[in-house]
Amino acid sequence: MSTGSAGSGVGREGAAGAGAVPPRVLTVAGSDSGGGAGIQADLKTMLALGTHGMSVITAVTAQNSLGVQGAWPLPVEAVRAQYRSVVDDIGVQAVKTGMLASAELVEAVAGLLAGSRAPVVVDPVGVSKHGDALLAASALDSVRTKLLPVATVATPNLDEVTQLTGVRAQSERDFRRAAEAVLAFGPQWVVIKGGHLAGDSGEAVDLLTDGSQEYWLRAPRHDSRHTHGTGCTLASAIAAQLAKGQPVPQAVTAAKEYVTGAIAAGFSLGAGIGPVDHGWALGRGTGWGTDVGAGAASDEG
Ligand SMILES: Nc1ncnc2c1ncn2[C@@H]1O[C@H](COP(=O)(O)OP(=O)(O)OP(=O)(O)O)[C@@H](O)[C@H]1O
Ligand SMILES: Cc1ncc(CO)c(N)n1
Repeated sequence: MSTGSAGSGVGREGAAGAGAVPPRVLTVAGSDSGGGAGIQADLKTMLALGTHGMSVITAVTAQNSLGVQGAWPLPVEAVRAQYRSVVDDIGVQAVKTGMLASAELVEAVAGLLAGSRAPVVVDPVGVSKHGDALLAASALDSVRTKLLPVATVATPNLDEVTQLTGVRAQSERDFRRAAEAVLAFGPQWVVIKGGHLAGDSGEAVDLLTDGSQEYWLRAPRHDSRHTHGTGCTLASAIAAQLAKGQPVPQAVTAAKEYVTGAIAAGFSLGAGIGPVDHGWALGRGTGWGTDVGAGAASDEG
């Protein structure tokens, strides 16, 4: 087994010049009305990383900094039609999946992606940061047997690893075992995300592996409350970098750098968990990370 670190390259390098066709990335995910996670986080990430983002919406959620107030999956037919519209005309160079809500939608999306030549990043979203279910328990088996096998890269967090495999990782020492358990379902690569690991190392550690190569991705852990959308942001950043032609280790390393910067610049909105700042790498610096205080969202009544 080889270990190492891949070179990075976050930012807009590789973006198309005037008149050229930009790298095109598709997110297949749920809408977050609060703008911090889901489709909205994905499209902002794709723009920030110099790609053209497109969307297949699988479900609409009513969501804000306090939690998910409601969720409405779309009919399978509407999901299939969005996918065909985008792929048959515009074309995609990478795909990311997020919230898929039901077994029916997981199976339909997996069926569409089975025929994809573009790399596929699967974020097997289970619950929101507040613990609200975004995937029916009855869909887990379809994720294991239909969706994970078509993934180029799967990006489960530690709770999703437990749900999918039964492995309960309690420290970095367990990450390799967790990765092997996920890889057994068929993705080419897996990123075990350590964001939820309580520890005093001061680091947020992820493991990227295909079962033979192994990359430990370490970044400073930011003591920020405003982490809404971290998982969506990492997965869509990986997809954006893959669409620009980077190999998986470089794509994931650059995506980790991008999400770390976005968390460092996260800001307060509403009375709960605020979003990460997707615009941090655009060069102008939003400066929203300086706490604007809870209640800012009440401006419009
Ligand atoms: N406080 C933090 N500081 C720095 N990096 C973090 C922090 N929290 C999470 N990360 C990193 O953010 C990325 C997403 O990991 P995380 O475990 O939060 O995903 P997630 O639980 O799927 O997110 P979400 O709740 O949005 O679904 C990983 O690279 C992780 O290491
Ligand atoms: C729509 C949506 N997708 C994913 C997440 C992940 O947290 C979320 N909160 N909302």
